[in-house]
Amino acid sequence: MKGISPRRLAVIALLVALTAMLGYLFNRTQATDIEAQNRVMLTLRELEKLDAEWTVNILRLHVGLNPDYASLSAPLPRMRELQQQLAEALPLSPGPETRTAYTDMARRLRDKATLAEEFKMQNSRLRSSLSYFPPAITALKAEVTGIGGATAPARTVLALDGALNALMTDILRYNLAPAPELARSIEQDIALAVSLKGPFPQSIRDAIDDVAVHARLILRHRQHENALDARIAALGTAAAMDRLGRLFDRAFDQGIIEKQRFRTFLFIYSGLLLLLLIYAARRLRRSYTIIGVVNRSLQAANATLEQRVAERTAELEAQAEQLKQLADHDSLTGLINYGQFSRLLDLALVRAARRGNIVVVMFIDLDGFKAVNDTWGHAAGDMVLKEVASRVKALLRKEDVLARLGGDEFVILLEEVKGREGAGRVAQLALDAVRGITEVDGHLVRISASIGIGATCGGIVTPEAGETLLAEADQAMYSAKQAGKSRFVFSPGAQWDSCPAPRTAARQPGARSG
Ligand SMILES: Nc1nc2c(ncn2[C@@H]2O[C@H](COP(=O)(O)OP(=O)(O)OP(=O)(O)O)[C@@H](O)[C@H]2O)c(=O)[nH]1
Repeated sequence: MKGISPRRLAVIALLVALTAMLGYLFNRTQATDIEAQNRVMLTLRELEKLDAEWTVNILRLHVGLNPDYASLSAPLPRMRELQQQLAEALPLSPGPETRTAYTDMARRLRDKATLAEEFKMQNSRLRSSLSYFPPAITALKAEVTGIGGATAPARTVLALDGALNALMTDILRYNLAPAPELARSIEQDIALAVSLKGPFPQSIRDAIDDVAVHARLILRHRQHENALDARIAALGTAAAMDRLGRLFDRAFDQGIIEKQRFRTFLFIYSGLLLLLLIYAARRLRRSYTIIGVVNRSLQAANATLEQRVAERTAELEAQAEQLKQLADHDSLTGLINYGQFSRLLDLALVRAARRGNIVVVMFIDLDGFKAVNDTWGHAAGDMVLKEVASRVKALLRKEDVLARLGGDEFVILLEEVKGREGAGRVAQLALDAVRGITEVDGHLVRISASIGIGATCGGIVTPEAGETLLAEADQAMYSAKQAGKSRFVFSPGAQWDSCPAPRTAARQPGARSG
């Protein structure tokens, strides 16, 4: 089957097999139909009873009682009906034995019916002769000893009378208990009677012949009937029924024993299934536990990962900030560097162009700094640079910008300064701050600064406007140097009033002091 793994297929097959097994065992333990079994036994009992009555009727006829031949075949329809019911119940007893016993019983009953018919014919002939015989002998005797015997010698009359008496006695005895010696005696009695009939009239002679015929019929029919009776008895129908009953009984008992056995199997199998279920449940529970542990580990790992990502992100952000700091700032003084200053200057110029305010740039170059380096070493020079940065920064407003361009060069950016005087005041304060540095690291130093001041009021901003303004301030600083240092000089191109016409091009630096 496509899409189903072999493992799942095996599990499905196992479940089907287990269910089928359960169904099979359950089916084998289903309760026996006790009523059906009882019906079989009752049918058999009734059949046995009818058979016994049948036999009794035959025996009654045999001993000369109740010459009712109809009663002989009366139970046969019911017996056939009962046999049919037994045949239908045969599946209740599995195996061939019961069926064979049933067939044997049915055959014996059929044979018995045939023999019973023969018996009936035989018995009716015998009865006819037996009912004829006693009155015929009595009548013959009366005739012989009466008028009929008047012409015969008295000795012959007496002999014939005795022979007839003997014949009568022997016949009756033979009828009760046929024996070969009695048969011989009867033949002798007949022969004697026939031999003595000569002197008697024809009627007596005929009567003697009739009596002889009937005596012989009784002899033959009694013998025949007894043989039939013996054959009927030898059929043993009752024993056959009894055997069939025992086989049914045994089959029913075996069925109960088998069901008990399968109940035990079912019990054991249910126990095994329960164990299997417990095993599966434990495995499921273990799987859930493992899944829970893995889940928790994953959550922990995830949390750790998230924490590490957050830490790493923070590190990267710090590094980026550091890089930005390094890129934008001077590592010695912490002031912004030239690049960042240029960007801020450009922005300030854009703002100034829009608002019409003044942007001032003061280029600061220290005086006598080389001497500090040369006298007290580079470290002392560094300390001076840091001190300058710190002191100048301290005197500026928060929105003012101080940058270190490199070496001993600094630059101040001011926006919205109150004219030339305002710018001059700031420059003077810066000069004083630098001059105020007289000692670093225990060494006496003497430094000052030269400041060049450029200013513009915005207008049209060109890409070079910032550089131009810085160059003007630089040029002014140069002028301050030339003028004797430790002072500030205004750039000649500095604009202090409200903006005139927009500036369209950078001016060449001039060398005028202000
Ligand atoms: N300690 C230190 N010295 C520096 C640094 N950068 C540049 N310098 C030195 O600063 C000095 C600057 O030279 P100058 O400007 O000619 O020195 P000065 O004595 O101020 O001369 P004037 O400007 O003419 O007054 C040089 O000797 C450089 O080697 C720095 O970061 N630290």
